[in-house]
Amino acid sequence: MLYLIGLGLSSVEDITVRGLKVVQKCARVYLEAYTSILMAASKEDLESFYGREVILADRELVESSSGTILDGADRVDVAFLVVGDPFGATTHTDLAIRARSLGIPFEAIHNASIMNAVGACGLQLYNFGQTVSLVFFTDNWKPDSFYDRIKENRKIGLHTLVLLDIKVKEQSFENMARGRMIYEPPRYMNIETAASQLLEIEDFRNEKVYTTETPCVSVSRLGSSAQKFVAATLGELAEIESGEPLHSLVILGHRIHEMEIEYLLEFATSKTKYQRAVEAELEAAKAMHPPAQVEEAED
Ligand SMILES: C[S@@+](CC[C@H](N)C(=O)[O-])C[C@H]1O[C@@H](n2cnc3c(N)ncnc32)[C@H](O)[C@@H]1O
Repeated sequence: MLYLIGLGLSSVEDITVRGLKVVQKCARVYLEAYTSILMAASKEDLESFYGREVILADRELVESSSGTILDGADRVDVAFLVVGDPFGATTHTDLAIRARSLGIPFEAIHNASIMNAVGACGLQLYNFGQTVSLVFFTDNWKPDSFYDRIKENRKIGLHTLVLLDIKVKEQSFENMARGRMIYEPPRYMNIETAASQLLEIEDFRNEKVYTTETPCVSVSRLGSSAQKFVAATLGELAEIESGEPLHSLVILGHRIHEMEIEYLLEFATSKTKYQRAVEAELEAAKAMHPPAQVEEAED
């Protein structure tokens, strides 16, 4: 049996009781180590907590050599650990499909994910639209498909969760070209880079999907003891120091409820300024979609 087990967001102890019991009985235990990180625990911490060896699974192993992970999983139990929830990243559906095609039974043991714990900032999960991912730009590679998704969400007033790029075990172009297995230090996108990149694409596309004045909230190290939210405009977030990873950012939609605003104001850099930015957002939405006129019935 292949078990896809969510580890939760931060500490070794965030694994569920059922997840822990399964890990302890598995023949092999892999830790997916490239879509997210367990902020308050290393591989060694996990090994001593589980009393088991943990094998790091990088992108290459999971996406190109998944046969190694699935080897013998029709006869013995294999655990594949994912930070957050196993289905909180698009990647792992692929592993489940491959197991299914090989006739290997699999089971998911769920846990908290950024996709639902983000509700801790005060925004209702029901009011979120499509989630988007933002990758590190290079001088000549600035993919902007996220812009259209944000546009769709904002048109119908929904919030957008923006997940930020993580680069682990990446090779420089030079090392790759020379076939040298030398890897760059890990990089995690911070809020200031994310906000600047979002604004760079708005400058380029110029469809006024959002501006420096759009109200947002940054979500840093969610679920850890250093968790932090900052409610500010996108322009202000481009100037802050967000600190240690991990980070996500939410762009507010105009269907925001009063209670969401009240909760968010607690995290505002300036309550007055933030309130004004939200009001401007609501006014602009009203101007774009005026309430339908009710025609007077004639007798
Ligand atoms: C590809 S997603 C993987 C999600 C993970 N499987 C889960 O279910 O939470 C990774 C991205 O989610 C965001 N993220 C994950 N955990 C976070 C946390 N605790 N605080 C803030 N952002 C987080 C970061 O932007 C990170 O780069």
